[in-house]
Amino acid sequence: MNGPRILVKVPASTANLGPGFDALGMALSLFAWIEMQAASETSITMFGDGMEDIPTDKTNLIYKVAQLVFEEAGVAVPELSITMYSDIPLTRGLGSSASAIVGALVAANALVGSPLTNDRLFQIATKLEGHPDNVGASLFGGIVVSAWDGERADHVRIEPHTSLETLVAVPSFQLSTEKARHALPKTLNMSDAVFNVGRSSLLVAALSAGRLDLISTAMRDRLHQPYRAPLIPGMSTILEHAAEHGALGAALSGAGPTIITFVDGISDRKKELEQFLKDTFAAEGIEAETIWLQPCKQGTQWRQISESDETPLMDRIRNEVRAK
Ligand SMILES: Nc1ncnc2c1ncn2[C@@H]1O[C@H](COP(=O)(O)OP(=O)(O)O)[C@@H](O)[C@H]1O
Ligand SMILES: N[C@@H](CCOP(=O)(O)O)C(=O)O
Repeated sequence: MNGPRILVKVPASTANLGPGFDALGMALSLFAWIEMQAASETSITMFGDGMEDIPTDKTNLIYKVAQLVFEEAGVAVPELSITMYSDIPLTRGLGSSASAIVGALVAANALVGSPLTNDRLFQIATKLEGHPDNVGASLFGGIVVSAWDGERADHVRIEPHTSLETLVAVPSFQLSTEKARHALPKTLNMSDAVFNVGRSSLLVAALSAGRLDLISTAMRDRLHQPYRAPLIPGMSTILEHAAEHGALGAALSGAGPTIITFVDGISDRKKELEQFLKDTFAAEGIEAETIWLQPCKQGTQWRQISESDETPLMDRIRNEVRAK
């Protein structure tokens, strides 16, 4: 084969955290892996739940994003061998598209000797995704606060509090971010804008200062969740009552339909909260998988696979999971 083989591990992300629409994101301990190498002929293999519908020709997102990096770096790598395995559910509000974009950028950049800085990768990723929250979290890890003016994205990373855990409820239906963005109004009234500025600022300060007691009130939102609620039966009930079942706070994860609850790791009410989420969706006739996830402190990581290592990607992932 041709030159180095790169293996990238990208975390999932939850965006908005309630009030921080298009501004706040947190990386989660759920991952996608991408292997990339120059080849004599392009071959793309995608595996993982739902990945069979993703195109495996040169229209593939990973392939196209990689070519953007090569173009900017001034090198030609027209044929690629790409393999991707993902545990991140597709189109559920856990940043699968951001993980694909960020993973492709980091893999392609590493393949040609890392000519682009992480900041440059962040700028490209933000433009491709259309908002900086998911890509920032996947790239840098931890909690990422960002602002994008359509030209430049700036960010600050916050270390997640050591006892912060999350429980996500992932409904069995998909909801595309595009559809969920179409549900939003074009204008807002001043009092709702003021409400969100206050909550989002308070949330950032509370997360920075480790004030977990403020999270419940700080996670409230009037900017996007009320408009998206009709698309996700059960969501309003969960957001209103999760704190009564032991959650520190609750929000729609990204554009949904996944709901994320923040939980104190030492809470003895974890089972109760999990049951509440499942029961609330079940009452609406929706099956939902609950998953406990940690905030992921590491962003996207890559390493070069030795030329002689013939281990298939899936076995390599199993080994990584075992080594954790
Ligand atoms: N590995 C991938 N390769 C190509 N496209 C992908 C990949 N992962 C996700 N996507 C695209 O992103 C879409 C989901 O993005 P989106 O609606 O923003 O939801 P989310 O990012 O929350 O999962 C998928 O329907 C698919 O088109
Ligand atoms: N800020 C975006 C976040 C979309 O996240 P995703 O994980 O659903 O792609 C939005 O709320 O539209």
